[in-house]
Amino acid sequence: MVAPPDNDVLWARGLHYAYNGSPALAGVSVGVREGEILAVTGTRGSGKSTLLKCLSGQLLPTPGEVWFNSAPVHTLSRPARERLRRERFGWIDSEPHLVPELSGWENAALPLLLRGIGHRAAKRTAGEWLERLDVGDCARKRPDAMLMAQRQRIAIARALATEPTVIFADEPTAPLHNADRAQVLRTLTTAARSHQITVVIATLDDEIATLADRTVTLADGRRASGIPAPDAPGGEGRAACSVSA
Ligand SMILES: Nc1ncnc2c1ncn2[C@@H]1O[C@H](COP(=O)(O)OP(=O)(O)OP(=O)(O)O)[C@@H](O)[C@H]1O
Repeated sequence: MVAPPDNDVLWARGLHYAYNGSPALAGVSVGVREGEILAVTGTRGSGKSTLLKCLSGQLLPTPGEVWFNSAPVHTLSRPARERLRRERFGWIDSEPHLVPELSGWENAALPLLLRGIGHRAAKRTAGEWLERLDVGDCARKRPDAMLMAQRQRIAIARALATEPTVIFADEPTAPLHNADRAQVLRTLTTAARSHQITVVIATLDDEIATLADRTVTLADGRRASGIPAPDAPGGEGRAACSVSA
């Protein structure tokens, strides 16, 4: 097992994953640098979500390696991977999944409160993120009184509030109207950059090309372009995945 280069916060080699024998990833290798915004694109079913789930430790590649800050995620126990996700990673889904009984600020503050941060400090931090994401006026509203774009911004605030090392965003603009999509993407990437948060974002939005540092395209569970490297049989290898597009 060869440890990844120091300047990659996330590094994956030869990822394979199959659902009930049906392959979703077929040898994907990728490196993500600290503070980088990496877009993962590809047609529906190309493996974007599965790649994000493997990189974030939700799914275990079989076979394949995932390293986070030079620690092997693929050999961690399930509780250790859950702790890693809770403490170092953030996740933004294509649906906001807010708690309907809680207000905007309470939803955004939830991960802080779960970490034991005091009520007042959590409320202040959540409120600051809501302001940054232009949903300060939703702080006291319940999700059912918000527009979908506002709910999704609250979900983004919730992911950013803990200032995780890496945020994974799986088609975060999917539920939004065209007019809101680019703006939400811009808000997310600007906020992440201002706090040096690394972002891995799966999206079908063309707008991401202008906002991300680099784009990796998947097709049928593989990198759509790349130079095979000798150390990654079946994958694209380190050389290809670190070259900026
Ligand atoms: N839970 C699951 N059970 C069975 N097959 C699955 C499951 N999740 C994904 N797949 C299949 O794995 C392949 C890759 O799916 P994945 O969701 O990773 O791709 P995607 O590029 O994110 O697609 P989409 O844009 O539609 O979300 C597809 O063929 C999909 O049907």
